Amino acid sequence: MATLAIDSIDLYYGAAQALRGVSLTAETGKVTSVLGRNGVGKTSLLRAIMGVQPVARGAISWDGRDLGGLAPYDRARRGIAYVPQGREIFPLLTVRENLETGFSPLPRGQRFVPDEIYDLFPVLKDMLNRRGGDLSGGQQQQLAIARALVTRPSLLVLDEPTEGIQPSIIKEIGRAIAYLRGKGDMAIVLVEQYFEWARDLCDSYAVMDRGQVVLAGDKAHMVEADVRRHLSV
Ligand SMILES: Nc1ncnc2c1ncn2[C@@H]1O[C@H](COP(=O)(O)OP(=O)(O)OP(=O)(O)O)[C@@H](O)[C@H]1O
Repeated sequence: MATLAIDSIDLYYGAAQALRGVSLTAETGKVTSVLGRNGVGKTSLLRAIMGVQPVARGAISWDGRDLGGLAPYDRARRGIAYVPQGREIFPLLTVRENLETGFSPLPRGQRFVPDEIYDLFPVLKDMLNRRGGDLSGGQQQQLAIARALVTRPSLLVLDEPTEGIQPSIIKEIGRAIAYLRGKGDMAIVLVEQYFEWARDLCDSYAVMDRGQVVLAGDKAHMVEADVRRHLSV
């Protein structure tokens, strides 16, 4: 079992501090939900995990190895995959080509799309030759998750996968996350604003407010009113 250990990180954009002493852990076989309003630093936390934004202080390790100084590409090779906010599908590439962009961190023998991915998101199999830009928002979200899964991650981080998605597809995505959790070989960090959905899927949670983690713990000890206080505007 591997652990993502984030220890007291600070992150700045120029002079503006977006993260203040943020600590978080996530473990294999578990979903860790990170909740919070717009602009409290959730995406910045994920950028720090992926190495797309440097941290000024603190440390991040995955599976006992410090990620400090590693480029995003090297983190992907260590099994960390990212489903960005807004999905970032390549609109002019086909669904198949979008999936194949996930091959780059893989050794040659693993450069194929596992059937399991089409079992999770059958719509993608029917649309392999369609352009990414022609898919609905929900289909693009499924494609973004599938593309991340193509890299065979051991740590999957998702940034607001329900944002702007219709309820039936939110359910499908929830089922996929629950399935991946149940397989027991992946740690999942789920950034969300949709409280009930993130609560139902998670084992542990953290709530962020103004760049800090203000509440965290196991789901069993989650007090809804306390969490909601930090989610309402
Ligand atoms: N590239 C950037 N340059 C300057 N400031 C930024 C940049 N990206 C984010 N910020 C600021 O950092 C703070 C945290 O933003 P962040 O995107 O991490 O929050 P968030 O909780 O993910 O919000 P959202 O749900 O809207 O994505 C905000 O005040 C935001 O304005």
